[in-house]
Amino acid sequence: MRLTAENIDWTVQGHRLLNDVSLAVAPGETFGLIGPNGSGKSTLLRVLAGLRRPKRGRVLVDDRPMRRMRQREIARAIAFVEQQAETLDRVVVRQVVALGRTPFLSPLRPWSDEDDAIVGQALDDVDMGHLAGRLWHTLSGGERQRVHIARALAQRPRILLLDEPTNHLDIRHQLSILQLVGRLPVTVVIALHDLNQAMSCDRIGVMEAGRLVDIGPPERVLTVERLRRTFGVQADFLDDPGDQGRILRFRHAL
Ligand SMILES: Nc1ncnc2c1ncn2[C@@H]1O[C@H](COP(=O)(O)OP(=O)(O)OP(=O)(O)O)[C@@H](O)[C@H]1O
Repeated sequence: MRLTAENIDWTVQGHRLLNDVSLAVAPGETFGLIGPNGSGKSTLLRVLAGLRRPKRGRVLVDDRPMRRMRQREIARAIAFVEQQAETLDRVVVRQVVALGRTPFLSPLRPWSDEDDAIVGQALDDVDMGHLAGRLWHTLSGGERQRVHIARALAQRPRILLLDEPTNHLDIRHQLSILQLVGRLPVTVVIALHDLNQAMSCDRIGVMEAGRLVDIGPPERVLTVERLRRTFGVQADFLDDPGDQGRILRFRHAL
């Protein structure tokens, strides 16, 4: 599915958090959102997820304006993993992941073996199958994050929105989640602070004070000058002799 934002403005208490933001993410594309703290990445993701209605501008899912879609319809198409997602205390992991199936259930379409299989697969995808029976509140931060990702995967979305999905994860789970997301045949918008990880996105967008100031392939957008100007750091690119890839080496804050 294509996800399009057209001239989005979002203002709260006189602060303009999003300022004329436009982007179009192609079906199957992995689009990285980068930018310093407070630049508007989470706010934009919330608008794209349909949780915030923009004051000006519109979001389109394929060619349909989101404001004409019902919540359930949006939830069948789009899954969102928020940064500080909370959930009820007295539930076990499997129940949290099963919530991902809610948009597909109805009196005419009750819970089925297929839902069980989808939930089991989502748990395995994030390496949480062995903790399926554990109470939510006993989990570590990284385990909770993996459960939220599993809940989103169980939704079998066509569009997946991820707000810093790897920030609590150990390095093995960071890499496996990013590889998994990269392999999924869905449209992905992912906010990332790790700029080396952002380099493996198809395209990236740079947020700065509520504006999307550049969009393009990582190798064109992520320049030494951009890192100075937007992130306030001095950095260099090194060449990896193993695969000719480029690695960012951060020297110091400016
Ligand atoms: N309800 C609100 N009222 C006032 N300001 C807000 C509100 N919500 C967010 N902000 C401000 O909007 C700005 C953008 O926040 P947002 O969470 O979108 O940034 P971000 O790029 O995701 O940041 P981070 O990298 O720290 O997660 C921040 O300066 C934040 O303090």
